[in-house]
Amino acid sequence: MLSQPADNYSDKSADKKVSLVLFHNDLRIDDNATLLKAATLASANNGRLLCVYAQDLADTLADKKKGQDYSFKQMGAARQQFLYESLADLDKSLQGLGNRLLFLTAKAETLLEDSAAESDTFAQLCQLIEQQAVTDICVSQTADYNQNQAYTILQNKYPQISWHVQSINTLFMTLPTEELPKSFTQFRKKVETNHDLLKAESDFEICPTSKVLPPMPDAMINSMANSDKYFSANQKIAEKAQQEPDFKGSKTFKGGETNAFRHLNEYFNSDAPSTYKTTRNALDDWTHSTKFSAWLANGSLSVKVLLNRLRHYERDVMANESTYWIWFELLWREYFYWYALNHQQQLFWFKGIAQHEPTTCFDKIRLEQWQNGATSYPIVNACMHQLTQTGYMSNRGRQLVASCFIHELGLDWRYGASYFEQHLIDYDVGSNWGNWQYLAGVGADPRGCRQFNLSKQTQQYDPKGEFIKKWQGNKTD
Ligand SMILES: Cc1cc2nc3c(=O)[nH]c(=O)nc-3n(C[C@H](O)[C@H](O)[C@H](O)COP(=O)(O)OP(=O)(O)OC[C@H]3O[C@@H](n4cnc5c(N)ncnc54)[C@H](O)[C@@H]3O)c2cc1C
Repeated sequence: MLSQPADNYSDKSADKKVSLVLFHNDLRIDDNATLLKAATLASANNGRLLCVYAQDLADTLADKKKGQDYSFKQMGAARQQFLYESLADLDKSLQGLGNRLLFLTAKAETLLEDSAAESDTFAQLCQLIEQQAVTDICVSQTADYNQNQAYTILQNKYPQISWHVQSINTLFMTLPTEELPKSFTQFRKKVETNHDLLKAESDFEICPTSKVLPPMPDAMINSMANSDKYFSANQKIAEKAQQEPDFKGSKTFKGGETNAFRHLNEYFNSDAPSTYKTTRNALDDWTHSTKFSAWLANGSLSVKVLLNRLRHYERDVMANESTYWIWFELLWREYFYWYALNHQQQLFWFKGIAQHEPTTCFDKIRLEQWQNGATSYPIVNACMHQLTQTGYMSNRGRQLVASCFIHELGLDWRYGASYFEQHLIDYDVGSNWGNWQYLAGVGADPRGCRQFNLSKQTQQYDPKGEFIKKWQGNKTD
């Protein structure tokens, strides 16, 4: 439980600030300029700080639902578990700094069995803002169109509140080229030849970490002492975060900044970075690719911190084609971040950024076969079982199942992208929808459309059928 802060904070000062950090894909303390900004604003005049995570904030907004009947609503179990672990870890860290995380969710009843029906997340957030007389809201820049819509609605509803947006999930403060190049290769070349930041031998600049945070408003501290709904939810999240999922892999993902750092240390203290390029296409081995995606996606890990570790490895251990390739792949992530920001709702259009709609369509039976891993392609089925059970699939696997979805099954690519969104623990709006558009031939691929030969790919990546055997059924043992 949070102890009363030693500082002489008072809720009574007339001009005190109540700043609210609205966490989204920035679930960390380290290199978090958004949290620092909110803390600085609040501490300037003995103000108060609210740290809030509002799950599915944009889901209840009419704009999101409009035209998105391909969406799968409920978050998959593995993704939800990873999120709980991340939130529990963040709450623990905030507690160590003198604050707490308030968790708002429309699904409170699934966390708190005895709770009455809840209003939606957006309404809960509005209630909190009004009750606590919030003066400033701090958010991290996001490429998520729907989340940005929610921010705009909030801004319009509360014009008296000051908004502060920090860029913390990308390497660059603004688009690093004059305009977004049409292909990744053009983007990479421009960035690599023009950007001073990347030519430098030095590290990426990291934002200082807060050592202590201003406290929550008194009313919140009191309600926490009485274990009200916010903090009962925290308790439940902490309990759920303790549950060990039953995965077939010997090693798996565990959410939260603490685990992100643990993985960062393990990875760069191993030989794996120096062989990455030769192993990255494997279907199913923990060390064959970096496995940073999930922590990067929800912001438990800063991409700058990760790249600094890569640079240290290159300076102190070795630099080769493999270490360069980790950077290369992270540039794909950058590209799709700016792609999503640039194309906004076009990211979700059937015709994507192309001129014509694809000829594929919705078909319930074929969609369910794909989802359930019951197609006539064993490699695809195995990958789909892996996804629904663990929330992860290798990059090669994603390419194969997406190619099958579009070309062999002739399905509307948005259902596939939405199913990935539901299940992937590393779901990232730009990387997911951008890659699906790319494979469907309606995105940033100058070649138009990519189809993989599934039997050749099976021969190449699972010649002994071990991967297929491991993931052939729904059993978890
Ligand atoms: C259809 C499809 C959907 C995808 N959806 C997502 C998604 O929602 N979230 C996500 O993070 N990645 C997505 N990817 C990209 C890629 O598959 C994953 O980033 C990668 O498999 C994650 O494992 P890793 O961290 O071990 O990757 P590594 O191979 O170790 O790569 C290092 C990092 O580079 C980035 N990266 C690698 N490949 C790509 C790529 N093609 N596009 C963008 N970034 C990349 C990731 O941040 C990754 O962590 C998708 C790819 C496809 C084909």
